[in-house]
Amino acid sequence: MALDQLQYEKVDISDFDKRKEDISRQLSHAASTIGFFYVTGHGISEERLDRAFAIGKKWFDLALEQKAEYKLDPVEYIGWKDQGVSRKTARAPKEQITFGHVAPDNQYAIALEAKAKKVVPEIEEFTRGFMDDCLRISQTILRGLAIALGQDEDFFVKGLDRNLPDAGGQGGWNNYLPFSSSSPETKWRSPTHADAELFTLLFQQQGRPGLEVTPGREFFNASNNGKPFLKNWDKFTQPPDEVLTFHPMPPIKNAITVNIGDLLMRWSDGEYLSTYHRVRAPAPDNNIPETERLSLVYFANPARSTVIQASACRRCVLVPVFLL
Ligand SMILES: O=C(O)CCC(=O)C(=O)O
Ligand SMILES: [Fe+2]
Repeated sequence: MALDQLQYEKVDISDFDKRKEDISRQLSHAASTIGFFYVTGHGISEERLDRAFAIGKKWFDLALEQKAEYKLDPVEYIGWKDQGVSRKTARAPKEQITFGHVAPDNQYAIALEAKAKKVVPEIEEFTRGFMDDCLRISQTILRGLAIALGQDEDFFVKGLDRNLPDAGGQGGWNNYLPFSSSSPETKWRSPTHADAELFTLLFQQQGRPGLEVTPGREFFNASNNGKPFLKNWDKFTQPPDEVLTFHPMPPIKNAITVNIGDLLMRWSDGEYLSTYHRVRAPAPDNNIPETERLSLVYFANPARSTVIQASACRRCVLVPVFLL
C-alpha cells in the first residue's frame, strides 16, 4: 500500500494582526484546495498539550459503568459516545467524550462539567483553559478565512463567543482502543466521513499515525441532494472509497491539523472544502502501532442562534450550471 503524502500547507498564524494579509492568503489557499492543513504558531505549549492528553487518558481509564453515566446528548453533541462500532461495519472500537464551553448560561455544558469533575477534577482545566485556547485559535483562523473572501474580518467570528447562552464549540478526545494488526476484516478505526461543523482542530499524538485524507470535494456533493443540510449529515451522497484517492496525514510536532467542515463549506458558498477523511486501523501491511490511539479534537461551532448566510464568492457562478 503505497500512499503518497500530499504537500499539506503549514500556516504559521502567529502575530496575526501584523501579518494578516499573508496568513489569510495561505489559509484560504489551503482551505480551498485540499481542505486539510497544519497550523503552527498557535501559542499552545507542548506541556499544555501533554497535560490535555493526560486528562483525556484519565477519563477513558474510568470504568465503563462510570462513563455510561455521561451518555452523549446528540443535540448538544457533548457527553460520551460508547465503545461501539455503530456507524459503519468494519470499524475497530472507538469511544469519544466531548464537553461544551462552560459559559454563564450554557446549562448543558455546566451540568456535564459539574458531574465529570467529581471523578476527574482536571476536566475543569480542559474546559476552561484548553478549550478557550482552541476558541482563540479558531477565531484567528476564521478572521483569515473571512478576509480572503473579501468580507469583514468578523464575518464568520460573530457567533463564536463562549459567553452566549447558546454557545457552540465542543472539545474532547477520541480513544481508538488497542487493536491487533492480525484482524484482517477490520480496516478502519474511523470510516470515511466529513465533519459537520465549521472546522475541526485536531491534535494528533506523535507516533500514532492512521489519518488519511482525500483532497478537495466538489461543490455539488455538499448539497445533500437538496435535502436539509444538517440533518442526516452522514448520509450525503458519498463516493465509494474505491474511487477516492487517500493520502496519509501524519502527526507533526507542535502543529495542529485543521480540517474544514460542512458548515463552513456551506457558509462560504463552497469555497472552503469539507474533505472526506478516515482513520486506518493497524494491519500487517502498515506501520500503525497496535497500541491505543488518542486524538484530541475541538469542533469550532457558532452559537445556535447565529444566522448562516452565505455571500457571493468565486465558486457561486458554478451553481446554476448544476441546477440546469
Ligand atoms: O482521530 C483522528 O485522527 C480523526 C478524528 C476525526 O476525524 C473526527 O473526530 O472527526
Ligand atoms: Fe472527522
